Amino acid sequence: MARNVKHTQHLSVSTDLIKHDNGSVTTSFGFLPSTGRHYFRYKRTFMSCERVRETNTLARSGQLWESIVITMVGYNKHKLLDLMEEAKCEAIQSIEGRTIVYAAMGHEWRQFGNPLRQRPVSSIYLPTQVRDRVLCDIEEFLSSQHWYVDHGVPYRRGYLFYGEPGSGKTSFIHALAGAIGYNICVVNLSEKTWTDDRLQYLFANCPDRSILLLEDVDAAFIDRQAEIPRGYTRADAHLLLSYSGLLNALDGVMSSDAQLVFMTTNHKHLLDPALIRPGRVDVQEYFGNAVSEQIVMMLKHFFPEVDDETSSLFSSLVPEHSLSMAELQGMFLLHKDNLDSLIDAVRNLKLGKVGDRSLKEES
Ligand SMILES: Nc1ncnc2c1ncn2[C@@H]1O[C@H](COP(=O)(O)OP(=O)(O)OP(=O)(O)O)[C@@H](O)[C@H]1O
Repeated sequence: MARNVKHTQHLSVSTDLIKHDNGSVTTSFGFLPSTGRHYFRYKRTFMSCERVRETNTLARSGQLWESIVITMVGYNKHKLLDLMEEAKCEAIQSIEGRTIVYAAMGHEWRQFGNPLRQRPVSSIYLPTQVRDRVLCDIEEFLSSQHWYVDHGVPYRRGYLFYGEPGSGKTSFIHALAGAIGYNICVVNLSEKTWTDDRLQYLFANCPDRSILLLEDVDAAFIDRQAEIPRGYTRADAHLLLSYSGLLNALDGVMSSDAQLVFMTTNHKHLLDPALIRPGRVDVQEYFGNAVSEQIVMMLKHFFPEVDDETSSLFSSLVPEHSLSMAELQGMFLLHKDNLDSLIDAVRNLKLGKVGDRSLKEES
């Protein structure tokens, strides 16, 4: 008489590697029904998967520790190993060439949406000097771990990208992350519910190989005590994020890898000098409205066959600094199939003096 043998495999590596009953594998808990036990069939064998979330043990990433136990009934335990191997391959494939964006949820970093397809650095049209300066700096930093360790300097580098809206600050950071194989932890400081403790905890527990990105960092300087967020009373006001809390959190950013911190702002003049002093911000780059080099790069990207004469005619129609790259991209998208109509549209633009950012297309 056949005996039922129960094989159990404990997965402590990654709880992301789950095979569903429909045969698909997911890399995110978001797709799993919930914690608890789930049943499915794999290679004609019934299996169960029990997902357990610890309530008080935190993993390195700051997330609560989770474990998955997969159990099957039968003799052939290789099916379990096959399942895990297959799941692992699919999980790796699904994030290969992609950047995971994490957002703060309570005291955890949680994956935000699906991993993003990496954008090549070459698709961000920046003045060559700006692009090369940043790329060289990162390259030099990533290859200098020994120097930092030997000199007792925290292995961390801070960048401030400031300037006009829609000039490519965020896009460039995403492209850089892809180029060096990092993910991104995004912090939006305009959220009113930040507290000193929460920020400090999250900064000190970024997932490995991730860039910490503080978007619109000037938002840190709003008067938080003036408007107490829901769920807080005036007595709690001292818990809310303070300026010194932000500085402490930044100084406590830790990682076993090189830690890169990026900040963006459209209002650099609002930033306190202490925030951007060397050690917190080592490199500052200005991102302005489109200059002819960028205009020509974008033109050649959308219309690779364009000749030099047309390129210079085109760039002469758009005064430097009169349009943001985002506005320019919008025009290219409107006329992406027809160079002549793009040129006509640009000719008809009523572009004001440098600094007048109004964009009006004549009908
Ligand atoms: N230099 C650029 N090269 C290529 N695309 C760009 C560039 N600048 C902006 N874009 C495009 O414009 C859009 C907005 O860009 P992005 O969000 O990176 O700008 P930003 O400077 O971070 O803006 P903000 O300061 O408003 O957050 C994106 O779709 C991006 O592709």
